[in-house]
Amino acid sequence: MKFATLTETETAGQTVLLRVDFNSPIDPASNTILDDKRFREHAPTVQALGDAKCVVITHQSRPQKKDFTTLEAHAARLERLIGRPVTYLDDIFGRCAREAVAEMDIGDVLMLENVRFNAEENLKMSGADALGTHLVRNLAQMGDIYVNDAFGTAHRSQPTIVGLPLAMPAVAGLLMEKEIATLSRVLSGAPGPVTFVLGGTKVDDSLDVAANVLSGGIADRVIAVGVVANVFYKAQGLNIGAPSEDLLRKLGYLSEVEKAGDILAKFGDQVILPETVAVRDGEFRDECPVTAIPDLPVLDCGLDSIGQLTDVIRKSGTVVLNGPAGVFEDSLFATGTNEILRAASAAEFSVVGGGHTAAVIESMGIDKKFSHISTGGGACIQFLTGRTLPAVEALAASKARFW
Ligand SMILES: Nc1ncnc2c1ncn2[C@@H]1O[C@H](COP(=O)(O)OP(=O)(O)O)[C@@H](O)[C@H]1O
Ligand SMILES: O=C(OP(=O)(O)O)[C@H](O)COP(=O)(O)O
Repeated sequence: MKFATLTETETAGQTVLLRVDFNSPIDPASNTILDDKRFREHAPTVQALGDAKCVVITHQSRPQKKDFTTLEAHAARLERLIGRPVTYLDDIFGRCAREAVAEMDIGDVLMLENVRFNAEENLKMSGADALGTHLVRNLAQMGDIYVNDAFGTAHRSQPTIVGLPLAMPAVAGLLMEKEIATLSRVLSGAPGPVTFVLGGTKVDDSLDVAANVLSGGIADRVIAVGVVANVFYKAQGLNIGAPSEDLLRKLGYLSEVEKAGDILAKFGDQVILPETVAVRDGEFRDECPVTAIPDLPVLDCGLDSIGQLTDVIRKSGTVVLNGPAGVFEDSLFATGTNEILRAASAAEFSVVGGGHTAAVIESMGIDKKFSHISTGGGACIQFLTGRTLPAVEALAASKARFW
């Protein structure tokens, strides 16, 4: 590996800044964490720092989203999982945070406030620019060594990911190291045909990945479902109905329609879209062809299409899947997500990413059937396009600079 790892690094007695990705599905009404997979996956890294002072940095969601919230519940969940006290602090690098870190003892675990409460963390920038941010300059003063374990955020060029490793000696945590080692094996010999299934709501990431894996010959075909499919329908000139159109506008994805059109123009016969969808009509699920979507929200693939898509998936040697096929939280619209996941789990090689997706798999009890369930969604699929992730690049630069 081109970067240094925690496994080979002595941290005893040091103050360690540990960046994790505890971004998890949350019930915004009660602030309850609905799935703690990422906590369970990061716990060994926190435990490995038992002889250090461990300052945990994480984000939860993004500004404007309903689940963009404070981290009290996250600290409590980590405390329960590791069986050691975890102190939550409603500050990131202000005086309160700096004093609390200065007073830590060996073995203490302190969780700082949601790092995306600081506006700088929400900006995309190079490592060099990130070095100059208040966030990086102040955080770097608070620790001796930086451990990046946040594989789920490894595809973001944001200050704590790309700037901190240039400001202080940085190593990859145990989860980061495991994810990269496992996913590297996928790239070096996946059985064909290779099908990517892209769903959920992160349309921009998914279109990038679709364009990349098709142009690079990594995927033989891409199935688009969820909100991603709606953008392709619009690119085909179809009417997706006012509610789904409004959702695209609200998420800022209307501008992605042109990109979807380009993908269809170049790789149209390799992009597979559901031909029917399910919409909500009051309390009911209605089915309709994509050529006649009424002004009702599109919330799942249609039942006929689910059969067609799962046939394609069953004939694939490798399935890489990210994002649910519909609003699975409502059982009326969970069929597409559940059936597609069931079909994917039967593939010879199956890799899945995405917090929501992983949570559905666990709730279905089919997690053991997948070859690998990554803690990253966008990070996992971007890694599988063969591009170097910004976090990995920054860790490599840190090794060259400090070790
Ligand atoms: N057609 C749709 N309309 C609205 N929301 C959808 C649709 N399909 C899927 N979703 C929503 O996508 C969300 C998950 O998306 P995302 O965060 O991208 O997935 P992951 O965490 O697995 O990467 C779920 O909350 C689900 O309700
Ligand atoms: O959950 C995450 O991404 P994912 O849903 O693609 O796995 C990461 O925490 C990154 O979050 P972001 O997509 O808001 O930058």
